[in-house]
Amino acid sequence: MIYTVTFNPSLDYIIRVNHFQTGEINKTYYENILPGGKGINVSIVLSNLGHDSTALGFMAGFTGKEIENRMNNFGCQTDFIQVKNGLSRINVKMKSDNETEINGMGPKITDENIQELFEKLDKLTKEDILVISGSIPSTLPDDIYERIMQHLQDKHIKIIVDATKNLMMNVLKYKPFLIKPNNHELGELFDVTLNTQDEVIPYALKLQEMGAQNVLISMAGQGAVFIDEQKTIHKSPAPKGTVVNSVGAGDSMVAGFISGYLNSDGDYKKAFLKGICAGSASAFSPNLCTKEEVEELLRSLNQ
Ligand SMILES: Nc1ncnc2c1ncn2[C@@H]1O[C@H](COP(=O)(O)OP(=O)(O)OP(=O)(O)O)[C@@H](O)[C@H]1O
Ligand SMILES: O=P(O)(O)OC[C@@]1(O)O[C@H](CO)[C@@H](O)[C@@H]1O
Repeated sequence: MIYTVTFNPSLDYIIRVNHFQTGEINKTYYENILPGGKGINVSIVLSNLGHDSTALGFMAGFTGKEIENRMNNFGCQTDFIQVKNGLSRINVKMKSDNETEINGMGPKITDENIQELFEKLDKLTKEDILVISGSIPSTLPDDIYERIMQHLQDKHIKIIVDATKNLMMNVLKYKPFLIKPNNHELGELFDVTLNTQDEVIPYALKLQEMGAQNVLISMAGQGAVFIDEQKTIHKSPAPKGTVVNSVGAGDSMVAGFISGYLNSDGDYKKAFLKGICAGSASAFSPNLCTKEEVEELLRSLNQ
């Protein structure tokens, strides 16, 4: 089974506004509400691609209920922990002349809630894949990813981490199966600006030296670079298309990678290409990608 963990799920309120102006009343001309949060997006895309997964994480209040309802309507299995205080967040994603995001805070997660999560994670075995991704509410200590990895380290579970800064750096010593920062996040870790695929490679190799088994660096419209456990470097441009909504492109890439890996019995090239196509298919769609959209892009990349 594949499990995803989202510490701070959201309802993503996706809106478009003509020439947004601060300090004025602005009206939307397009609105969409989607369940969001990085692990949740991974679970939805996995389901679209034909893989079962269980989404774990913390939910609170009416927004939490709605996230769970919407996920179940997408055919996703959920096993969330109900948190008493606060609300699951609403994240505003506004497309106007620029793209602006306002992400909410999220509820207060207690030590007992964390204990419940560990009890659920204790049931995982070496046959399972675990995806831990996204930010954590400010009430949680920033060693929580590390604690999970440490707790599970002898179980040989394939763990995928998609997070930024310390959350990611501190787990490298536990040898995650895959990490997926984007080129900007990778640059931030080493205090450099990384614009091209060739500039990204030495820094991706550093993360591998620090412990990550496989390193996938997404570069939005510029495609991605992937260094597999044999140190083979894979590079690919992104498929061409019109970007409609890039929220969740990175999460779709993680789901596409897992799907390609499982369907090919561990062929990293196939996993990488399916990851890229899933990311781009989501960027080219108002919702997260469907299987048909991903397959169409895979055919275009192979031509
Ligand atoms: N503008 C685009 N054109 C084509 N493909 C795109 C575009 N944006 C994203 N993608 C595809 O999605 C993948 C992941 O995108 P990106 O690098 O933006 O991830 P991310 O920063 O983690 O995204 P997010 O946080 O929004 O989920 C890219 O490697 C690419 O394959
Ligand atoms: O606060 P985080 O976890 O960094 O980001 C949360 C978020 O922006 O990421 C997803 C897209 O990747 C959205 O569904 C969600 O709103």
